[in-house]
Amino acid sequence: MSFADSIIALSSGRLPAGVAVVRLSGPHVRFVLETIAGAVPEPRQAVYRALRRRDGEVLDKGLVLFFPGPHSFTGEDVAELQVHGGRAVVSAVLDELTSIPGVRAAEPGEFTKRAFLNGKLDLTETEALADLVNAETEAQRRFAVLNASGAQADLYAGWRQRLVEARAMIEADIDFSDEEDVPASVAEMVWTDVEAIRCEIEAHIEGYRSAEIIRDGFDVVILGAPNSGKSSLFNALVKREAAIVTGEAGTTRDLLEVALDLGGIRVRITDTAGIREEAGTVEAIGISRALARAETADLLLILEDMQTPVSFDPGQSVVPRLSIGTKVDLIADADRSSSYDLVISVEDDTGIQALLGEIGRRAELAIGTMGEVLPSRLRHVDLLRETVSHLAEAVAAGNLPLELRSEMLRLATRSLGRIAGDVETEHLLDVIFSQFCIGK
Ligand SMILES: Nc1nc2c(c(=O)[nH]1)N(C=O)[C@@H](CNc1ccc(C(=O)N[C@@H](CCC(=O)O)C(=O)O)cc1)CN2
Repeated sequence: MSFADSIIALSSGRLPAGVAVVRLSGPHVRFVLETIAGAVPEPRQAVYRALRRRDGEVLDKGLVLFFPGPHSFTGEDVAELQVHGGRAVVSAVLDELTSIPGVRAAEPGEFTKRAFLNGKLDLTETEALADLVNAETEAQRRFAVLNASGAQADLYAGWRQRLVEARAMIEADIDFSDEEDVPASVAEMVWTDVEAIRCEIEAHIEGYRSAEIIRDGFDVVILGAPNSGKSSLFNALVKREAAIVTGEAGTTRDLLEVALDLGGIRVRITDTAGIREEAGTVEAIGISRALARAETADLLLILEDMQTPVSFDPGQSVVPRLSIGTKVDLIADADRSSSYDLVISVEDDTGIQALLGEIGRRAELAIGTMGEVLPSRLRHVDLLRETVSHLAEAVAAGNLPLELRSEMLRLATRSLGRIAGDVETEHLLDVIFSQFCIGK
């Protein structure tokens, strides 16, 4: 695949910066380097050059790198200009480059899109690169690196290979059935393996919840009767944890939410105290709204003031919970033994570290085995479900002609292949790549 245009972008971060990396890809790269840097450097060797406008004016002096296609990130000729990271420097360099006919500014994700279309990466790897660029926590980074290195691609390629082999056996069975070349026991083995693949994919789909937790965070909701100490705990947790990922948000629904980085895992803590705490019907409405929010949580912290215990009923929800006695500093030592999972005092800092540790432990448990390959997008889950349903259909269709069952397997393989980006339409690719940053 080749592209008529060459593309350029500032691939490094916000200006001003110490150094800025301007990346170029496409058929004009050699010409551009000759024009701006005087010559094309040896492949993959950084050289220090003056970068000149065509009228001879020196724009900056910087490092120039050349990666001849196809052995480059995009598979095309690629170059990098590593210049001083001043706004005027970068804009002068970009202006000079785009004044060259055939050279234009890249769209978001366009370098990666070219890498995909040139077969350097499959679609799961490009999605993982986007995740890597957006990774804020250690768990997100680890997960993205795994898939960017092809772990997800390899898993699906393995299933596809087995399905292709299964179909080959079935086709052989169809072609040579008169000659009885394919023993019945072999045909049985084929369907046993197809069923095994179906089960493996089903188990893999289950892992999507873990991927969601890694990406969106482990969702903790603080509940309790009015004045049970919800806001105090929320503030203590937020203050304690130095690495706050996002600020307070979501106040529109009377909920305060903050995302923490707890031992490398994103954890979202929501305080429901903003929901109006007044006596009577308003309070009842507030509590029912808090409970509705709690339904989708991963962990509930149910608070009770140990001085004046008002039990809070979190209803029939199956969400795991910790019952927490608050304001323990006001309780005489003799009366402190309790039926709570944890007792805390924000006042004298009792139990807060223990609570954070317990939340972190539960978040780790929810993510499951680190290093496991998970589906990272709903797009993947949808196509995996499609695959499973074609496979189930094929396995169940024992009374149908083999030609039809083989066709069902072909459809399953096609659904699986679409995850890697086979047969995707230009439109879908545009949607996927538009979510990337410019210069990626
Ligand atoms: N300066 C710089 N740093 C960077 C990038 C970049 O483009 N420029 N990357 C950009 O995202 C990442 C590195 N990704 C890269 C991926 C492939 C190739 C590459 O040249 N691949 C060739 C040769 C492989 C080899 O020698 O083993 C190939 O695939 O054929 C380069 C960078 C992170 N760091």
